[in-house]
Amino acid sequence: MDAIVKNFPQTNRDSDRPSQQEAEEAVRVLLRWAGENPTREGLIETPARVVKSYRELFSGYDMAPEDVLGRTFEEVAGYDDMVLVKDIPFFSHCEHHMVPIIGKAHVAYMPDGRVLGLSKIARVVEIYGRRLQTQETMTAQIARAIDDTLNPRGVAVMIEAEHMCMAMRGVQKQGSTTLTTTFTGTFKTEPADQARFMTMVRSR
Ligand SMILES: Nc1nc2c(ncn2[C@@H]2O[C@H](COP(=O)(O)OP(=O)(O)OP(=O)(O)O)[C@@H](O)[C@H]2O)c(=O)[nH]1
Ligand SMILES: [Zn+2]
Repeated sequence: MDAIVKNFPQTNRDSDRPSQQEAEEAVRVLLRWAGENPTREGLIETPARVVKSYRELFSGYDMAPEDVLGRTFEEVAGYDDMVLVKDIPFFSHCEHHMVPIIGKAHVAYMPDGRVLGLSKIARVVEIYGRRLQTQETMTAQIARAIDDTLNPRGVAVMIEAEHMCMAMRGVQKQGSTTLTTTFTGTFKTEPADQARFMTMVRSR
């Protein structure tokens, strides 16, 4: 339970959730506010579609990392070197403007007797990506979730992403990339491990 609370600092899982109807009404208000007529034919079903779409885009609030990271496997042959899953694509939304963040995550860990199903690493990226985020928070949350559940010798997470709030609006700088990293354990204390992670992420 503690781990769940720690990993859900910004969520409001079940309490005070507005109904589907209330959410659809909010979309109608925004449509009217933007200058549209929500009763015209093309827009009649739009509020329901938007809410359905948001349900999917923000489905990360309904998932806990423990649900996917709970199952680990004993590494019987003694493999204890880096496991890196790189170029995991994700879409998130920034918490300031609610517009997309489009990027890739690179996630590595040093096993300490147990390994994770590889897909579970990508699922953790999904869980945190499908929420309102800052890139820094998302990077740290992925690292912490793996650290807390697997107890490996170290975790390294790098995210590279483009923020649509910087491209489509505001400062309007298309194509700039933001890089964030979180290192724990051996990736933090051993410069050689950190350097190897960087080299492996960069190698094509
Ligand atoms: N640190 C961080 N900042 C982000 C992230 N996503 C968006 N931002 C920034 O959040 C900031 C919000 O700044 P504000 O001045 O409050 O909002 P704003 O007037 O819309 O700012 P502009 O985008 O500069 O027009 C902007 O500088 C965004 O670029 C993120 O993941 N991490
Ligand atoms: Zn933003």
